[in-house]
Amino acid sequence: MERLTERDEEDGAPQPVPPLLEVRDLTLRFGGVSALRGVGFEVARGELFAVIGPNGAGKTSILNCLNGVYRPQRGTITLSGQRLTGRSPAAIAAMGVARTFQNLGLFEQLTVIENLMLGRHHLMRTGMLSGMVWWGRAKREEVEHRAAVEEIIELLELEPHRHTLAGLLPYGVAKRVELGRALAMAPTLLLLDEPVAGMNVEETEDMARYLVEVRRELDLAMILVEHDMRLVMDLADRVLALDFGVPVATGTPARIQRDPRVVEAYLGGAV
Ligand SMILES: Nc1ncnc2c1ncn2[C@@H]1O[C@H](COP(=O)(O)OP(=O)(O)OP(=O)(O)O)[C@@H](O)[C@H]1O
Repeated sequence: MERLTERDEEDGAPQPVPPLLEVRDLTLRFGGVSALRGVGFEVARGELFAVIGPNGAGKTSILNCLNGVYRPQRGTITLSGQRLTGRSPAAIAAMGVARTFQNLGLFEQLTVIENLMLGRHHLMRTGMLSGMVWWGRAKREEVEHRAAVEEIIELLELEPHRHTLAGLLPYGVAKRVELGRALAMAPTLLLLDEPVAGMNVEETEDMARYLVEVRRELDLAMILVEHDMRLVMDLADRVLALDFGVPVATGTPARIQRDPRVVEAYLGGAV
């Protein structure tokens, strides 16, 4: 990717916009198993980028490298020019990377609002103790966080469920609350790990609609890992196809669907 030079700035020449996320030569091994080999891609601001591939292709491993849970043996990941590789998951979350999980990760004994407020946790400046001392500031902060959470409730149409315990929610709604909790972190990059896994057709269509709304209303990029090819092809701007940890092709959904290597490897002419 071209970089701005001082001369460009002086000349006032049109400047290329650097990507939000740059992944270079990612290599991850578990003992003798190569989960990722030389994976590289870029994601632009506001882009919805999908990663596809058969079971074990390395899709979740990419997300785990991006959020710092796995440490790749080789390669670099940068977000807005800042290196993510080598940082802890908490530090990466604080830099604006949020994630939803394949299996629900909600606190079942807490209400929907409480789960969403937890998403704001790393943005809260006032701790418990200082909160007692600086009561006014803590109160103001809480009001701000509640307002941010209310916006998410409205966006994802969670009003009827706000005081329901997460453990009592229907599956499709619980997945939406999980999306909401990730959004509550005000991320610049949202990682979606199989957001429609286990959903019926109606729940899948609902989730697709909410993802479209999120894109329209919020300024963030998304990386979508998903087996549902229709969802991927309908929503993604670009798609990376992986096979055995190796990138096979990257391109628009239309191009990926026509790519003979991709069709051969995973789509089997199904789309
Ligand atoms: N923590 C781990 N320990 C050992 N091996 C792992 C670990 N995580 C992933 N792997 C291996 O790395 C490879 C890629 O796994 P990964 O879960 O990233 O694939 P995936 O494309 O997400 O698969 P699925 O579609 O089934 O979720 C697999 O061979 C897997 O067994």
